[in-house]
Amino acid sequence: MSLTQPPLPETPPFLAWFQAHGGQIDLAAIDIVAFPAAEGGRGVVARVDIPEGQAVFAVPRALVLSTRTSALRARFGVKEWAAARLHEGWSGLILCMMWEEARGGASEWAGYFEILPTKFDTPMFWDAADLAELQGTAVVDKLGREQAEKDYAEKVRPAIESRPDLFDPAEVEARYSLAVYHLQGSRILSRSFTLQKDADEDEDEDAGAGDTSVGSAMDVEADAPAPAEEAHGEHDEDEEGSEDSDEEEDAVVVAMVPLADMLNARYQSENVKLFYEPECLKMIATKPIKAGEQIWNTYQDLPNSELLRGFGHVDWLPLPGGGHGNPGDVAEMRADVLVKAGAAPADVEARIDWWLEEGGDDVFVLELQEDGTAELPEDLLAFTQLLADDTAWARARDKGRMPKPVASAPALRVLHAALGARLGAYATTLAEDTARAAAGMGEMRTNARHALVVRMGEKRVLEAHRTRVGALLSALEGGGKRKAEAQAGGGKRGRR
Ligand SMILES: C[S@@+](CC[C@H](N)C(=O)[O-])C[C@H]1O[C@@H](n2cnc3c(N)ncnc32)[C@H](O)[C@@H]1O
Repeated sequence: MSLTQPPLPETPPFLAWFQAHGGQIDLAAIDIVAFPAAEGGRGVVARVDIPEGQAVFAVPRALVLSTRTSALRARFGVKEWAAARLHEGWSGLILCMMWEEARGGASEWAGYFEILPTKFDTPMFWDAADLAELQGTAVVDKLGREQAEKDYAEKVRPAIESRPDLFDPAEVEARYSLAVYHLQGSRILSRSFTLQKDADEDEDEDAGAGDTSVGSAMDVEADAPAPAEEAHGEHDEDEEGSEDSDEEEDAVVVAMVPLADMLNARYQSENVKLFYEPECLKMIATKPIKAGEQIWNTYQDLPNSELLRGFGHVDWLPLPGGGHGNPGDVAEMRADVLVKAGAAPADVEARIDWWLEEGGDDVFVLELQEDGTAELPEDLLAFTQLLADDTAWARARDKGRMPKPVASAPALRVLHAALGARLGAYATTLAEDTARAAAGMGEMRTNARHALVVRMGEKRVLEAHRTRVGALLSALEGGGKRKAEAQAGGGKRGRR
């Protein structure tokens, strides 16, 4: 990256706004520039060597945009806000963002809205043909479009129409439409942080429900040097109306943090973190950064399926076992695929109900070791034993304990068939996708390229697991029962 890179046209007005509102930034040390698309596009660069521990900028709390800092909730009425269920999920923050943006220059955040994206490459906005390229992937069932539309129709639109004094009826189509709701939701999904609420904040006004969305990708922790994490990632913008108001979720608020959200991320590249201080949020170097290097945040090293769903990009990096992709890729195996893969026992429903009651999950996450090989997750092995081995099921039920994660021959046969079924759910094979990628991805349309990369990552994980299961089965069938069971290894419970 050249140190003499010209500033982007939007940078000076944004930085002027940021500094005029108390934001601190050393412009001799960092700048906002355009990196190549594969490195995140617009991002933040170090202009000088930055030592570990140095703050690169600070964002005053008043500049953070949330349902707590926007005046809308108080103007709407705190009780009325809760009665309209705007305190649940992200719909309240989306409404605040629509309202603040509609206020134009009168909004505290006018300078911030100028730099927010107006277009997204996330599958939420793909047409049916592009979505078909994602067939078989974990992205398809997680778009959350229907739930977001339900929230808009049932909560947000009625709230807007109930207060013409706040939401100008002449502006509803331009400023408060479903399309604008999706746009603001996508901004939150790809740029928000999860912050802890101030200790002195009044919880009563929400009738105890609090802001319940957690898991936008970057969370912030209290008291430097504890890091703040990003908030995107895990949840759909709708948050299913989150009725869960347990203490942990009540303690956090999802918020937009100007400038902090201009940092890109790449698998295990982070060199700064956001730290929580009483008056401000500070972005602090967690390792020495050389002049000219990009300043990277973390989006939690998500797999490509989640990066694409939440952010609209994928990581394409050299892999330990050769080839390219995202070392953090995973593949999901649903319980119903395992059930269909074997000769399901007559009491299969009882077994599954028992598993769920015991706290087991109905989706298993497969991931690879650092060297690119597969270990079978313990929870997957235990569940498959429950299905495939009557003795293991009887013992588990009688003792009230999950079955041991044993790689028995019946369980391995079910797993092998299930992995085959999972691989068969894609429209193409890994070999075909690999050949397509090798032919050159530069000419491909962005969505098709992203879908190809997501499919390849999942299939790589599935194939490595199928190879592992096949090897264990061969060892068992060759008489090496003990050896195979010992070799199965049992990876830890997978991530979700
Ligand atoms: C939190 S913002 C980061 C700043 C953003 N580039 C901007 O122009 O404001 C997240 C967005 O940046 C882009 N991005 C971040 N990291 C990326 C990467 N490694 N490759 C490609 N795009 C990336 C994606 O568009 C993502 O939705």
